[in-house]
Amino acid sequence: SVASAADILTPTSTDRASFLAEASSGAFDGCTVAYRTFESFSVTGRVDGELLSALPPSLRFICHNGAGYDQVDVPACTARGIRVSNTPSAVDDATADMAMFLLLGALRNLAVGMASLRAGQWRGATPPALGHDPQGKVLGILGMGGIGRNMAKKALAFGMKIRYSNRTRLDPSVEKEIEAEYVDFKTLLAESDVLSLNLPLNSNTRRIISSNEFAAMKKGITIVNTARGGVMDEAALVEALSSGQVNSVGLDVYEEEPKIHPGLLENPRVLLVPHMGTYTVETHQKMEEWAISNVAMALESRQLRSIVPEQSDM
Ligand SMILES: O=C(O)C(=O)CO
Repeated sequence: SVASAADILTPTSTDRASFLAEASSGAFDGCTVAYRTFESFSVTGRVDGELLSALPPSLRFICHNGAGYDQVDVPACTARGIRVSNTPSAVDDATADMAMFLLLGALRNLAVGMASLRAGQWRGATPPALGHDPQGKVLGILGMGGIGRNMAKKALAFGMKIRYSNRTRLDPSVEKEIEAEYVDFKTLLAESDVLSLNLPLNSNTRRIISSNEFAAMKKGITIVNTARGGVMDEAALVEALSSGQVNSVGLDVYEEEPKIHPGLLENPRVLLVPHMGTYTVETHQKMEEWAISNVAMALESRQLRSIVPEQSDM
């Protein structure tokens, strides 16, 4: 086990300033591998050049527990010879399940019904508008990695027609298996009844959905985001919802978690979940085991099981 193979140091800091001071004091000297979680962002902030400079030069690996690693400045790590790993595939089922929940809930206007019931008003003074069925609707998947493919299979069982857009087209045999049709980004926006965001956040994808993209969508679209809040312009989304261009939305992620745009909070057509896409016993276990297997490989053989794609030639 990792515990018998290495000494484990646990930082005691509770904010970025004290973490930088703790690191600079030599508390982690000699450390070769760092294990981190999504939640540790609230202590250390972004793993960027400043943070890396405070960490000891012995550090060679950062093993992140999560699929999305936008909290880590990978180029800054590469420049210092630090390799980074994530936990792909472990999150696929739970995240795609959450996306389906948000898809169904947003289509059915469940947010407003559930809120009025809890307020003791059954369906409310003004009952929610009638919802829509997924059957026969076009689901556009933006970003066809493990989560997108997993979701495609689940959406097929709900009778949806799957289209997708991705940097690279899938192998025809995979396309056939999940009955997904490859289209360009513009077509995806124009022809989807439901759009699901399943792409990583990076400099190429930040606010990839903004005013121009909302305007290019089919009127009355439903949007689901289980990826990262930063891939969509929240202020522009609030406007697109009030104009009716976007009919409803289901969100698990936000631009500045845990802050939520007030225009989203007050809109009954917005179904909101506090980043719980992978929040299950089984998936947390899978993610931890995957992340720790990276730690173990780094210690034993100076390799990583799942190095991030940007560093695949490192
Ligand atoms: O794995 C991820 O990227 C998540 O957001 C879950 O914490």
